[in-house]
Formats: sequence, structure tokens, C-alpha cells
Amino acid sequence: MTATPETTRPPSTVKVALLGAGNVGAEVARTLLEHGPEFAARVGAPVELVGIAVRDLAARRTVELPEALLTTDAEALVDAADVVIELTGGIEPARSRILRALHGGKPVISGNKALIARHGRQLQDAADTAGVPLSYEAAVAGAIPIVRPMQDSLAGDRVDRVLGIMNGTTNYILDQMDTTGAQFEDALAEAQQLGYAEADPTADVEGHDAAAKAAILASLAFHSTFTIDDVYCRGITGVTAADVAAAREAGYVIKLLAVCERCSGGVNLRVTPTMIPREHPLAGVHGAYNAVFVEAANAGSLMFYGAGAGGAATASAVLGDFVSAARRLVLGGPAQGADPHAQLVAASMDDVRTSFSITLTVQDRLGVLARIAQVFADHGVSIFTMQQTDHPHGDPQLSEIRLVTHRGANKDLVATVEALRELSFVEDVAGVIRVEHAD
Ligand SMILES: NC(=O)C1=CN([C@@H]2O[C@H](COP(=O)(O)OP(=O)(O)OC[C@H]3O[C@@H](n4cnc5c(N)ncnc54)[C@H](O)[C@@H]3O)[C@@H](O)[C@H]2O)C=CC1
Ligand SMILES: N[C@@H](CC=O)C(=O)O
Ligand code: NA
Repeated sequence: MTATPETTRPPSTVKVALLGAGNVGAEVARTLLEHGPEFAARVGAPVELVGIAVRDLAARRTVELPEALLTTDAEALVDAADVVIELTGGIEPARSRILRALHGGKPVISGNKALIARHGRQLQDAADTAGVPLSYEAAVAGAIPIVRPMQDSLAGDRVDRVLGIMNGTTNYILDQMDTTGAQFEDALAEAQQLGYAEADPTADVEGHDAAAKAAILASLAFHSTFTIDDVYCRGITGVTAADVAAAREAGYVIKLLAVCERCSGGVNLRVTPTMIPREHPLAGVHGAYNAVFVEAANAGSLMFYGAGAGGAATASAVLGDFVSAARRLVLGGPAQGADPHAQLVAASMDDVRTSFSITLTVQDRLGVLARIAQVFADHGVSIFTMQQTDHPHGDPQLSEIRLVTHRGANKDLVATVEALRELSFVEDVAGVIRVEHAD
């Protein structure tokens, strides 16, 4: 329940505290400092950046910032401000500082998906109690407006499915591997250089960052509370150059896909590398761009597309939230709280209906194909396409079989893969990747 704000005198100047001056924070500071009069006009009062909390006063930054604004005393800065923008990342001390601001009745803007996907409920409760907004448009899909459309524009509809590419770093890596044949490590280094990756890029490549975003979006879309622990998550570290090449040859592209969908047990949330047909709109999402599809009962299918990462692009989302929060401080009005009334639960992967692509290395003997087909039939899984080729390393005793299945229950697909591994003539089962819309 959102508290009714007390009647307080609007500040004559809106004082902003910025925590963090990294890729995003530095761009937020630069924009606020360079465009003061425009922010004042949009907010309805002068805006003053009163300080920037950093860890190291002498560190080199992507943007030169006035030394006088830098401080290592984040708590004092929070106390001195009307609005707090948190762009340091991580759980602590970010959580304590945000709570300090909210308990002090100050609106908070954050891009910290790792924190919100774990402690969003606690932070939102604190914001609701104080009657101030907690805004985090930047936390999901960077510059793309998706959090607010989900909270506002779609609040009168029933969302059934949210699906998309929600991590710029992994999309950049997979796209580079697909289009230029780049090595994984080189593409990751470029993504870091370009300011797309998290401070610890493990969060990107292991899928945790996309999983955090999936949990945040699903909480809003399904009016429930999900955390990152509710998301079945596989990253892209197991995706090889051979997988990318094989997918390309078969007319697919591999993307790290996040899917949140209603199912019999509640809502299934998953992040997995997924093969997508080249003609699918998601296949055309290149570089660090993101795209999110929303399927809603009345609205039908909606697509949100744009820059999913990068300092300046993400600063746009942060500053949009800032203007909205500051305007409310000046003009008054209730803060909008989250609405988790539906209380749907996270459903297991077992009954999710999905398709698999599977690559088998087999001994080239009579009856092998029939036996493989039998394993699929025994598990109630239907084969969509099957292609047998010579073994890539030219071994005349072996051949390679690539299969794509029709949709089946995930547990049946997993059991099929296990049974294939047991066959005496199967040397290797590789390239097990989900496929979107194969049938
Ligand atoms: N880079 C991007 O494209 C996007 C980033 N985000 C999120 O925005 C936040 C910031 O991201 P980046 O700017 O890329 O990270 P970054 O690592 O470039 O910047 C974070 C800055 O905060 C500082 N910092 C860390 N702990 C601190 C502390 N305790 N006190 C003071 N300063 C501290 C670091 O020294 C660093 O300069 C993160 O939560 C990230 O997940 C969200 C969307 C996109
Ligand atoms: N590391 C993230 C940054 C934006 O959220 C990404 O690559 O998408
Ligand atoms: Na966004």
C-alpha cells in the first residue's frame, strides 16, 4: 500500500546526489551538468548536482568531472540531497544507502538490477512506506522504455508472455561470433571496452544479468514477486564457435533469450541460449541492442527495441526517471508503488514446452538412424528435422546427425538427451540448444 505523502514544502532547488561515476554515472553527471537549464525547465525548479560519491577520488574516469563534487562520504551525500541516483552496482553498500535515502523520504533512482532482482520487495516496501518513488527503468534493457510501460501502459491488460534479448554484452559477443567469426574472449573484451559489461562480466556471460532483468520484468508483468532465484538460467560460456557455425548453416542464429510465461504451475522464467530462425525479428537484433516482446490479452504482440547497454544510452533511462521523480517533488502527487497482488509462483521447467536442437556424433553403422528415431518416439518427442553428414574431421567410421525437435515437455526432451547418451554407438551428444519457433 502506498502511503499518502505528507504535505511538504517543495524544494526551491532539487538537490541530486549521485552514487557512482562509472560508465553510466559519469554520463548522468555530464548530462546534468551540461543541460542544467533544460532540466530546470522540465522539472519546474533548478536542479543542482550536489555531489558524486566515488570509491577513489583520484581514479581516471571516462568523463572529466569537477573535483569539488567528488566525495567518498556517500552517507553524508545521501543525507544532503532531495533525490538519490544509485549507479554503483552490487548488493552492499548500495542496498543500505538506498534504504537510508528512502527512510529519509527521498526518491531513489537505480540501475542496479542485481540488487532489485534480489531485494526489490524490501526496497519497494520502504519506498511505499515513505510514499516516495523507487524507479529503475535503467535496470531492464538499458535505454528501452519497458519498466514504465509495464507498470503504466499495460496495467489494464493481462500479460501472458514476455520474451526477449535482455543482455547487451552477450548479444554483442554472439553477434560478433556469428557475423565476423570473432573469438568469444576477444568479443567480450570489446564489450567491456565499450562499457556494456558488468564490473564482473561473469554476471553477463553466465546469464545472471539477464535472469535479474527477467525476474524484475516478470514481477511487474504478472503482478507478483519473483527473484533471480526463480529463474532457470544458462549462460553462453558453453556456446562454441562450432555451435554458432552449425546454427548458421541450418538457417538459425543463437541468442541468449529470456522467457517469462504463464503456465499451469504459475509463471516459468528462464534464460537460455536459444536457436532462432534467421527470419525471426529477434535474429535481426545486433550488437548490444536488446528487444523485448510482450504478449497481452488485448494489446496482442508488442515489441520494444533499442540500446540495451552503454553509458550514455543507459543515462537516458536514469535521467527520465530522475525528471519524473523531481517533477513530483516540485508539483506533489502520490508515488506509484508496485502491485504484487496476483502472487503467482515460479513454475518448474518440467512442463515447459520447448524444442531442442541436438548434434550427435555416431558410429556410421546400419540401423543407427532407426534406433535414434525409436528413442525419440519412446519419450513422446517428435523430430522436426534430421540431417546426417560426414564427420567434420573426416573420420570414415563416424558421422554427424543434427536434429531439431518439435515442441515437447522439457522433462521429456531432457530424458531423450540422457537416453541418447546411453546408446553404445553414440560417441558424443553436443550442441544441445533450445530452439524458438521451430514448429
Ligand atoms: N553499463 C551499462 O550499460 C548498464 C549498467 N547498468 C547498471 O548501472 C550500474 C552502474 O553500471 P556501470 O556504470 O556500467 O558500472 P561501473 O563499474 O562502470 O561503475 C560503477 C562505479 O561505482 C563505483 N563504486 C562501486 N562501489 C562503490 C562504493 N561503495 N562507493 C562509491 N562508488 C562505488 C565504482 O568504482 C565505479 O566507478 C550497475 O548497477 C549496472 O548493473 C544498467 C544498465 C546498463
Ligand atoms: N551488462 C549489461 C548492462 C545493461 O544492463 C548488459 O550487457 O546488458
Ligand atoms: Na529500460
